[in-house]
Amino acid sequence: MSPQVIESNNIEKNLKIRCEVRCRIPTADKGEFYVHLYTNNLNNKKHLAIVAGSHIYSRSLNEIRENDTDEKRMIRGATIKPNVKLPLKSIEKDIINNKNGNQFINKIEKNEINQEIPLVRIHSECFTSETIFSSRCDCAEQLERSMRKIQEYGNGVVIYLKQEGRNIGLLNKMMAYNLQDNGYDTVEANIKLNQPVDGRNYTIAARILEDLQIDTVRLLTNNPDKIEQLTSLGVNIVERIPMIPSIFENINKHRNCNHVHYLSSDSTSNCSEDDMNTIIEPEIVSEEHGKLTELEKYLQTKVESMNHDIPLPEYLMHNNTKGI
Ligand SMILES: Nc1nc2c(ncn2[C@@H]2O[C@H](COP(=O)(O)OP(=O)(O)OP(=O)(O)O)[C@@H](O)[C@H]2O)c(=O)[nH]1
Repeated sequence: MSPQVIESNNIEKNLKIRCEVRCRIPTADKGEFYVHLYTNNLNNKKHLAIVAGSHIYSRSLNEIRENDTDEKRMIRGATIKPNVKLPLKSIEKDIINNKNGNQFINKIEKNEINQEIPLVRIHSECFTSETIFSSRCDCAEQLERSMRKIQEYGNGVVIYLKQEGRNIGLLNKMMAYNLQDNGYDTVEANIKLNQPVDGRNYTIAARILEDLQIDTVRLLTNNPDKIEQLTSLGVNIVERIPMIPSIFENINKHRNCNHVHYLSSDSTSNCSEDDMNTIIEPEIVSEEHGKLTELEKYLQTKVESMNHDIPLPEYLMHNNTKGI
């Protein structure tokens, strides 16, 4: 048995988790979430579950504790009546209350969505992207987009794991970035530092899902390793929903004005209306754009060296440029 499998089996055997507190977090443009904070008996990391849908309940938060009182339960965000499980009907109420609810209700009525199967993302922490806006990777965008999708769906959770840098930690990740500035790609840099290419373990995520009484999911991911690990941990994944990076959805070039736009962020104010309406195919962009961005190289490496299932645009597929 490989050391990683042994480690994973040990974690699985010994791990105990508990939801300590749940609170409501409203957002400006992504609706309202219930954030659950989990402790575990193996380390001090505080993993989180960001839940959309007030029908999703944590078993460990709501069970009766020693010297429990109504006030203590209120403060930790537990139900006042212990172990109350709301009827599934409340899912529909959540969806109706949602901004885009009608769309989903229509689909549910047409049986296009089985709203009882939650939409789930297992997301790993990325301080550089999510807190200080690094454009080396697309982690912040993935977090934001998945929260939005799950909220629109009205039934689901983002499990936010404190596994910075694919679990090599921020210190090692910052050293990896220095190597990446000197020609290594994201995989080679980890190896050079004697770190695993991906040192993550999803046992805690599986346990959190279990605690939230979720056993079957539709999973938002491009990462086959997540699917494999979660499946072997007993999570029933009925569907993978791809996370397409917005730069691949939106790369357009205006033929007349010669501007390349990543439409999610660039201003288009210098282009005439005619320019705006004439779009060149993405492969032409790379030739004229010349240098790939760090994000493009990062995504290219994820596909080519980490088997991520991201539909790369043509211009990145047969490129000789070394990935950052
Ligand atoms: N070591 C290292 N980690 C990175 C780098 N860029 C981003 N990361 C980390 O990669 C992880 C991304 O994890 P996830 O959000 O779960 O996404 P994923 O594994 O790419 O898989 P998806 O589910 O397809 O999004 C985070 O922990 C980031 O901190 C890098 O260049 N080097």
